[in-house]
Amino acid sequence: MIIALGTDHSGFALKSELTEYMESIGIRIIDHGAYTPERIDFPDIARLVCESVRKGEADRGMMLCGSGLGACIAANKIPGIRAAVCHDVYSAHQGVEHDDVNVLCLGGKIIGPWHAKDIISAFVNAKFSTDTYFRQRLQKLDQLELDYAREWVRRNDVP
Ligand SMILES: O=C[C@H](O)[C@H](O)[C@H](O)COP(=O)(O)O
Repeated sequence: MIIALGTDHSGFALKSELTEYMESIGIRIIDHGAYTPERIDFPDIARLVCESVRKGEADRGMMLCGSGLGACIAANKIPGIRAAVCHDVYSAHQGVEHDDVNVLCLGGKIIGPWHAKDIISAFVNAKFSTDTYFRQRLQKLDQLELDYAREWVRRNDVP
């Protein structure tokens, strides 16, 4: 599996601790930074990570920030992205199985590397359900995205 990986300064230390593990379990990483612990805004990194997923360069994405929340909010602004903060193993696999989560978000100030490794393993090994119910529900998520994008275009008078 190819994972587009990114972090802001607050997730930088955790990212550095996770990359070797991820590669050891067969994950190929596309590293979108940050590459140093200098302050950097998570929306800028979320854009790079999520573009990688949208273009199909990466199978899924992984974003880190202090809490995981800012990264998750930013990622979910991008069409086609279903990001989730998962600080437990159950959410990490259930999110993929039921909701086709494609970007895992973790908080570098919340969890340590050992727990994060278990969560990553659950995330990458999970597959979206073949159950029609979940697929139909996903279509409703896509419809929400489309409806509100159309409304935005109307409201902002975009030709
Ligand atoms: O949701 C926001 C993220 O957790 C950021 O990583 C956080 O706000 C950064 O805070 P600080 O600059 O104090 O580490």
